[in-house]
Amino acid sequence: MPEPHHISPILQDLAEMTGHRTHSRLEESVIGTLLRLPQVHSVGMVDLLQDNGADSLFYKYRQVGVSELSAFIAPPMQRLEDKQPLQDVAHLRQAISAGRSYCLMRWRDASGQFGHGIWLIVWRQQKAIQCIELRQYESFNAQRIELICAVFQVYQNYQNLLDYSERDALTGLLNRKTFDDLRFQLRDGAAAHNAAGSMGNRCQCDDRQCKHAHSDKPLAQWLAMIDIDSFKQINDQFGHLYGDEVLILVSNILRKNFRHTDRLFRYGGEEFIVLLKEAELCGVKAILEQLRQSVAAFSFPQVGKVTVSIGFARADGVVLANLLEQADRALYFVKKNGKNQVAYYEDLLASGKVHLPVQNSEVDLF
Ligand SMILES: Nc1nc2c(ncn2[C@@H]2O[C@H](COP(=O)(O)OP(=O)(O)OP(=O)(O)O)[C@@H](O)[C@H]2O)c(=O)[nH]1
Repeated sequence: MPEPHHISPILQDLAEMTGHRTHSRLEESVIGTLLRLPQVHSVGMVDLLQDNGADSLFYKYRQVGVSELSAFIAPPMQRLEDKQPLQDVAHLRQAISAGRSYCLMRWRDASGQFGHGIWLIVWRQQKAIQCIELRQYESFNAQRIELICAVFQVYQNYQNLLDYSERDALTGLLNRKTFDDLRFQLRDGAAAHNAAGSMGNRCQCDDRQCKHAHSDKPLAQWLAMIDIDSFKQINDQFGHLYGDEVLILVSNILRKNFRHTDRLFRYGGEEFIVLLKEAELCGVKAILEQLRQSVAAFSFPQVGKVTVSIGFARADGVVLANLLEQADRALYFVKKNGKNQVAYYEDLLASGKVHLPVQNSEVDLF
């Protein structure tokens, strides 16, 4: 085997890229790899967003931390937090409509000089979800495009592999294992953060989603458990294939009703968990009530009408195990009291309909 210094830098970068086990690290790695190609001026990550079931797409530049390199230079006049309609970027919109994997573009720097760029489109389950934007001053030739696309292909292939292990095969939602991993990360992250904080250091944990280590903003404020009502009856009456279809269609309704910042898990057979970032209680109630109504209004092929029961709880100052238990208690209450409703744990507690569970400790893990 050759010594590392005999391997071309790009091969070394590719080897490093496929060694990562989280999406955020993989993103940093592909951006670093592209940035190190000769002549590259900047590389950025652009999220493609579709909020609350709206048909139109938006795009938004995102900061990606690449340690020693300045990972991203936003275009002039473009603030990172700005969300722009994709309608404004004809080239990219057309490429996405045509299902292409990249398109070329032009850009202009602050001094007015023109440059060339390429958008590499990331697809997940037939949906364009992100673009990697690469800029340089020189025009692209076929060889250059081939090289960039090859790096991008390795990234996409590896991302698909990561996705495969994180997602539920039937619904495409995040799976139970990913939820459990998150629980461990949060627990370990909190512990590492507490230790680092007490020493005045930054947390050293490996995942950028750990809020304790990398951000002051909480990961989620609410946890909702959603359970399809009388699902066994659906299976028994129509068969498992129709049951599976109900699971897929309910998952699609879930995706439409929540924002890209909320995280959706298939937690068990017909049970789903949503981590929501909504700030206000009334907002969460409205979103969950809207979800309940969307499912109830939908006509499921052959099966007809299906309903869901929802219980939710607030994350503040509650350990995840207790939070799950609180949401589950609220859900259980709905199941025992007519189903097809939304219940908030604190409301049930205040009205004496449920009682306090044993508290483990007062650590906010979200
Ligand atoms: N089709 C299908 N069924 C599943 C899957 N996973 C679990 N199930 C079924 O889901 C059913 C869940 O039934 P129960 O736990 O009794 O719940 P339920 O009938 O929804 O009753 P309530 O929750 O009280 O409304 C069981 O019959 C499981 O076999 C799956 O992936 N596909």
